[in-house]
Amino acid sequence: MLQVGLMGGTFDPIHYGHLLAAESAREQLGLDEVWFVPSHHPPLKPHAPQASGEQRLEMVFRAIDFQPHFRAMPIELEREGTSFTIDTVAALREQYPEREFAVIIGADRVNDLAQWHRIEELARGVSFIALRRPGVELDCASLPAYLRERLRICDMPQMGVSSTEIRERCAAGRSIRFLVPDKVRQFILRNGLYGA
Ligand SMILES: Nc1ncnc2c1ncn2[C@@H]1O[C@H](COP(=O)(O)OP(=O)(O)OP(=O)(O)O)[C@@H](O)[C@H]1O
Ligand SMILES: O=C(O)c1ccc[n+]([C@@H]2O[C@H](COP(=O)([O-])O)[C@@H](O)[C@H]2O)c1
Repeated sequence: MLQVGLMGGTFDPIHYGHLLAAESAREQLGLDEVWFVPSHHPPLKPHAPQASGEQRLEMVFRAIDFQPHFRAMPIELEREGTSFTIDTVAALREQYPEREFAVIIGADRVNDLAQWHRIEELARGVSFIALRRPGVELDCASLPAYLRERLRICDMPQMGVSSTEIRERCAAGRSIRFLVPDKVRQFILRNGLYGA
């Protein structure tokens, strides 16, 4: 079975924290590939994405560029509605029966994992790979046992960058160089995203 990590996110915009998380998981857990899955409507975010789905997908394409192990998967943008991971995994397992999926998440998402839609069912079909994030406590002890058993923690050089910070920097006319790949930065500037 080929091992695939699913790196879901709002990617508004994608940044080096996402890319380093994906690469760290791929390398340490021996994944064959990581698929980047931009959400249409992220279930637990308090606000809708600022950039359109099309723009966020284009930034993902530009960020992963020609990396041989990375792939963009617009399945949630095509499905529309709320982007529940259980629906994505069900569709992907049907479409790719010869692959085994692991869901890659940062510490903030680990802490609300028990609240995800149909989480017990989701946990029967996938494992989870967790990455620490500066400023966010990774609280695995308070997860139910069935989730703790399915979750592996992976190390990564800690990066405090967030999409919120990138958007705020754009709005303030500040530099986002070296926080996002240059092709993403150029796309943001050319399209005046986030007030840039
Ligand atoms: N710097 C980072 N280090 C580790 N994981 C990260 C980092 N940034 C994001 N992630 C993880 O990547 C996934 C997608 O994140 P998302 O697209 O919401 O980015 P974000 O930076 O958290 O966005 P926002 O600031 O808009 O909330 C989540 O699982 C999140 O925890
Ligand atoms: O399925 C759920 O209930 C669920 C709840 C919260 C987050 N997710 C997924 O987790 C990924 C990261 O979410 P976010 O909000 O940090 O961009 C993204 O793929 C979301 O669809 C999924």
